[in-house]
Amino acid sequence: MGEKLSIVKIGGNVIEDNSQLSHTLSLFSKMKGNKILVHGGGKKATEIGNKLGIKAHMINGRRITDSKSLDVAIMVYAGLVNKKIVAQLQSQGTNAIGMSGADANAIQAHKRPVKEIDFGWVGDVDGVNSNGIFNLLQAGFTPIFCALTHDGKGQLFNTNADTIAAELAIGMSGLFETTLFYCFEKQGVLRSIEDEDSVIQHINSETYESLLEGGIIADGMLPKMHNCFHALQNKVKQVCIGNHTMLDASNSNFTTLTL
Ligand SMILES: Nc1ncnc2c1ncn2[C@@H]1O[C@H](COP(=O)(O)OP(=O)(O)O)[C@@H](O)[C@H]1O
Ligand SMILES: CC(=O)N[C@@H](CCC(=O)OP(=O)(O)O)C(=O)O
Repeated sequence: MGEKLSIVKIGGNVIEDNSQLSHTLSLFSKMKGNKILVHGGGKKATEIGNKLGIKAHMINGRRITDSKSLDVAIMVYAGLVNKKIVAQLQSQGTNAIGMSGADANAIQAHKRPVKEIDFGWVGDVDGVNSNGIFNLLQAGFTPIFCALTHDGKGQLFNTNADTIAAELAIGMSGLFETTLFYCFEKQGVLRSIEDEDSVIQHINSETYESLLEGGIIADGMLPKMHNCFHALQNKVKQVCIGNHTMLDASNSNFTTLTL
């Protein structure tokens, strides 16, 4: 298994900022070798939903996806956001192909069981069609995934984009030496959230525990780091967290995570 694969996830704040998005996509275009992009778009879904009179309903910062919000998610993630990214990448010479988890049966999921909270049409991932995705890569396509999965019986689900990136990385690790990049608006995991110069260069399972205990990792970084270690425990070679400049091979100022 000599071949390498890079999976890059871009978050909501990168998507909202046109200049950051186009810089990110041009750096992604220049990356060598097999690559896959995963994008979120939660903020855009909230904005478009508001315009349609479909208000986002959040509990503890997480979206509750009723039938109308699922329609908004499908329109915004698989349509507006995905196609704009695909078109920009095509203009930069990358043969991008837009994907949801239903396309090519790429990501299978089931509806999250109701416990304390009913998240609605949110999917928990069961598996990835790694051979199908491998065939797309071999044919010269660069898959661009939005945050949707399906159950194979006609039902689409909203699935967090960080989770999609981690599950794709895990699924593809049987075929490639896979590195997962989480791009967001900060330079990396910061020791002090206000100080962009406080990037923690390397985190492993031990230092992760102490960062958690010290409350250094909070808010959206909590599930992101959980996804990172879940990926590393399932054969993903390396995970990197940083801003878009991390995709430039000459930059090394970001956070690298290993077991
Ligand atoms: N130690 C930390 N270093 C960097 N960011 C942190 C840290 N702790 C909490 N965060 C917060 O985590 C957020 C990233 O999570 P999230 O908003 O879910 O990312 P994304 O934009 O990829 O969806 C950052 O915007 C930041 O406010
Ligand atoms: C179930 C769930 O959390 N779905 C996310 C999918 C979009 C996403 O992950 O977008 P960001 O990466 O921009 O946050 C949501 O609807 O907000």
